[in-house]
Amino acid sequence: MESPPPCPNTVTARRNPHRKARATPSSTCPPVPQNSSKSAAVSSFPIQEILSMDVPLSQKQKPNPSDSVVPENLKVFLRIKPLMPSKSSGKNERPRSRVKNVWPQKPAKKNSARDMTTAKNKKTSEVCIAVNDSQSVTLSPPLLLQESKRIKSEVYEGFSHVFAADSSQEEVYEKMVSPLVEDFLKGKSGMLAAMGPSGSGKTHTVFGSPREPGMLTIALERIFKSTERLVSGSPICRSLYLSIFEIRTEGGKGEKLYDLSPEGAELTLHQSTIKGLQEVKVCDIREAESLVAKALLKRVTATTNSNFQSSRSQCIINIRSVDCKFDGTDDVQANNATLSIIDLAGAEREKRTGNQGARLLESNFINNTSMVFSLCLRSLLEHQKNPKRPLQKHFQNSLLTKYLRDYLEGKKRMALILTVKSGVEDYLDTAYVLRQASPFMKIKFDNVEEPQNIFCKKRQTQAMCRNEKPKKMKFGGLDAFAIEKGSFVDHVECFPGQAVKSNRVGQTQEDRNHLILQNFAKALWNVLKQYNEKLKVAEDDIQTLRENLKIEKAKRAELEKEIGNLKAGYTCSKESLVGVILADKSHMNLHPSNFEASECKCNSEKIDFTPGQDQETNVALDSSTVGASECNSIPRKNDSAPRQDQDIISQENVDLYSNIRESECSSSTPKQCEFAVRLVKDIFSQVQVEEHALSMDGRIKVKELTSPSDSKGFQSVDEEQDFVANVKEVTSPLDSKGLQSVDEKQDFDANEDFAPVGCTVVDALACEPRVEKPEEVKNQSPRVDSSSKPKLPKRRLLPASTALIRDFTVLDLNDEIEKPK
Ligand SMILES: Nc1ncnc2c1ncn2[C@@H]1O[C@H](COP(=O)(O)OP(=O)(O)OP(=O)(O)O)[C@@H](O)[C@H]1O
Repeated sequence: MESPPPCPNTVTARRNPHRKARATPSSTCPPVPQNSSKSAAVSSFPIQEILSMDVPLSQKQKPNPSDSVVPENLKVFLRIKPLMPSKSSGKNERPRSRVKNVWPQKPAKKNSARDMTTAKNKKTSEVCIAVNDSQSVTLSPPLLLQESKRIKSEVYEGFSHVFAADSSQEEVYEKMVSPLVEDFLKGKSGMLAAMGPSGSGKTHTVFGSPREPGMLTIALERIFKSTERLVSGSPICRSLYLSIFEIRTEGGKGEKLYDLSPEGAELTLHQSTIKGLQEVKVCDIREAESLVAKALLKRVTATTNSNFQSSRSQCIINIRSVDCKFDGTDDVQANNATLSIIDLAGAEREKRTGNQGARLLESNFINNTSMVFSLCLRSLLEHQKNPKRPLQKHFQNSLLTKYLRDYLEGKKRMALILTVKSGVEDYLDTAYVLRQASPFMKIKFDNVEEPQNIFCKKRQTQAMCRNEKPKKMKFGGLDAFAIEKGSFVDHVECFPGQAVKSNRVGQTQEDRNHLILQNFAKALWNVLKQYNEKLKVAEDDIQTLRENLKIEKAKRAELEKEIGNLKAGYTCSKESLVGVILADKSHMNLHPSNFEASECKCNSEKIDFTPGQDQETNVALDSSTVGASECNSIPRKNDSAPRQDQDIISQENVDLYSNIRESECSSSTPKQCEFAVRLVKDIFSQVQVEEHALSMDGRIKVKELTSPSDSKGFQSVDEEQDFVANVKEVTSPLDSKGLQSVDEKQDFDANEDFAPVGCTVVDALACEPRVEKPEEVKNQSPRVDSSSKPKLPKRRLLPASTALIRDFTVLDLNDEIEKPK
């Protein structure tokens, strides 16, 4: 046989089990996110393989299909106590007439009290609760409350079963306790608690009477019957142990635990462990009944207004079974289960009971315990609804809840039976219980710890793994008691001649190995889950970054496209510019230096190339560009010599204009002349536009612009007028702007006066001859002749309005004429 692998020191197990059940890894394996095409290239972590790894289970822990963990709700039963006429219940209940009111009453009040008593007697037949079906009831308030406080009827549903007033003890047992007993016999622990107002029938339900045995008595009968059958036909030996104790208060000075067994004494509670509790081994039903009867005699009861024999303590009865199975070898397997039945003291309303003194203190204690019990269950319910909410430690506030901690935290299975009274006068008590306890039916027990084998507990396993020797263990409740009292040892001694090895009482080495692996797998599972979550977050980030990258790429492509378009436009305009110049150069016979200079100064930003334009437009564009580029230097000139007259036309353009006039207009055909004039018009109009844009007061001195035309050397005034007429006919700005009507032209003229931008060369050409006298033209002719010289004197325009310029033109010209002299 192979020696077991050394136990890893790093493996740890929770001392307390998780509150929520964790399904097996294979069943709860979260879907691994689908990797993208890129991430698929990366070798993925074999998470699926690890998670689907089958964790070996020990022989005893192999899941049985019938025992599969199914979330189970807390079973809440409702039992309605039958109506009992107050006077006829003389045996058990004190007559109502005996109720004493300690305070003196006014005569008027006495009368009203008498009336009330009469009314109450009438109401005895009225009920406040009606059974709808086996799972729901309707609670109806008395008419008085309905009218005064507008309280309406309420329906409470979802009970595991509602026992009507006429239901028998047997019926209650079959539906409520029998499943618990069956589970108990299979080795599952369980608890049944009866809660309700005082006098509602809790004690009657749990203990019953000689005529009507209660749940405890019937359960013991069934358990013993089952045990007898087992012993006769199978190698399983079952031993039953009974323990009864109560939690009470003495004069309201705190809670105390008392053992109700014949030799019982006061007990102490350490955490959830009761020390000193005697567990009596019972072999038959008689023995058990006798023990219970003796215990009930010891239980504290008192007479109150609500109940003739009211229980003043919380009574807990534990039945523990220990099953031992001899499997033919020397191996003995033990099975341990406990069935607890609790009869809580009934909550009391002070007004109703009229308790005083010690009774009142008892009432406070009873009500407090009842409230803490409910708070624990409510906290468990809220925690289960929202796991972020911590499970409140209300159990610390009473001994009963301390002892029942495992049940109240959902670690062990339990059931509740609510007992209520059906009379109209009990409406408030009944309503309080139903409102308080009916939500508890939503509590789930999905991680119930089954103490099938107390020696298979994790704590012990861990200790043995580390030290390889059994350690003294802490057991809660009856387990501890059993160990302390050595009852299990007694039980083992029931098999004389069987060599029971000490190490076999626990678990085998194989079991431990399996558990170690199981813990390791759990730890690994947790780590993998964390990594899986991180991976998801990282993948989301990557996806976001990818989308951002796509957007940036698209933006970049757009920008590149724009740059390409700009480059293409620039190149195209440049080529067309050169092409046009080359094409027209010979035709127009322009001076090449003009275009070279302007071409060199061409600024791509100022070129607005339109592919559909004809050559003529291109020429105009080119010329305008030339003009624009030339005009860029004007502001600087203004800065340097503000008083100096500024000429918006550079020397080159003047030359160009002169050349045109000389080479084309003077000797060519009228058509060529027109074209040249239009070209010049376009050039100068653009110059004006640019000048306006660059200078705040950049108004063109039209007179100056027209001067070259004046100096072109017309032979006569008639010739000049003809030329002007032709020019106007061909290049009239009104025509070029497409103005159709005379009104439009007038409007345009008016605008032209206020907008120097619109003032064109053609206006000047058209207007000036009307202003100038023939003598002045003659005087200017010598200057025009000088255009043939390499350099012409610069003429500059003052940055004044066109009207002013026009007025001053004559003077300027005279000055200019005088200057050479
Ligand atoms: N279903 C029932 N059928 C017949 N009698 C009942 C029923 N329930 C209760 N009784 C009777 O009502 C009386 C009060 O019942 P019981 O003592 O069980 O109330 P309780 O809830 O235990 O009160 P407390 O909390 O004060 O102990 C008893 O005499 C009991 O016999």
